[in-house]
Amino acid sequence: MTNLLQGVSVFLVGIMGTGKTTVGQILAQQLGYRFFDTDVLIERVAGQTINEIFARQGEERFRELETQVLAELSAYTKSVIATGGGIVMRPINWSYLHHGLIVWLDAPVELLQKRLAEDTTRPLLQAADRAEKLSSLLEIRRPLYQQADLQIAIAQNQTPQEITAKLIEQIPTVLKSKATPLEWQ
Ligand SMILES: Nc1ncnc2c1ncn2[C@@H]1O[C@H](COP(=O)(O)OP(=O)(O)O)[C@@H](O)[C@H]1O
Ligand SMILES: O=C(O)C1=C[C@@H](OP(=O)(O)O)[C@@H](O)[C@H](O)C1
Ligand SMILES: [Mg+2]
Repeated sequence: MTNLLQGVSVFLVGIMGTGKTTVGQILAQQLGYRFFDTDVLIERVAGQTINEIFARQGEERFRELETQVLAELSAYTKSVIATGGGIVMRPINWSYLHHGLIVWLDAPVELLQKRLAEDTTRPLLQAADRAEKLSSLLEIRRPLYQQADLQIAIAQNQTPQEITAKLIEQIPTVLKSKATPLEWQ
């Protein structure tokens, strides 16, 4: 399995609740890759939770930290990186994401809403109408997620293991252009 990607890292993108953090850990295990989550690293760098960063320093500061963490991770090979849903918003971040294979986990809003109904850790979702907030974020971000190398559509009741298996199955279809640079090393 390790040879499948020839060391190329995988960046998981997609809106909050699609399962980037959950699927990313399983994928890393199956590929024999390291696993990183940009949100976890941001919290470590800042010494604060995501909620605290948003409340005390604002979203813009969070986005700066996100870019900083992503820049450092982009230098690594053999890694699965679960990103935060908003990482696609800054054009500079794409220059880092393109160091690896970019996979969009795409799930319907109804599913996200169910999963995140009780969530308190995502500051952008602490709105009165979560479904409305998720829909409007998705509307803005969908054209950006569509720029990923691979789209994985997620259906109701699919387990993280099933989603990971589907992702691994799809990798060879998009691998060639991404894997070529490493073959030169
Ligand atoms: N395939 C799945 N089936 C059921 N629940 C899931 C699945 N994937 C993720 N979850 C749950 O949905 C919530 C959001 O998942 P998470 O991995 O944190 O998403 P993201 O990192 O994309 O925001 C978590 O509570 C997680 O346990
Ligand atoms: O969509 C967003 O802008 C955000 C998504 C979150 O990560 P997940 O996508 O892992 O929930 C986290 O980075 C932060 O709350 C902002
Ligand atoms: Mg996450």
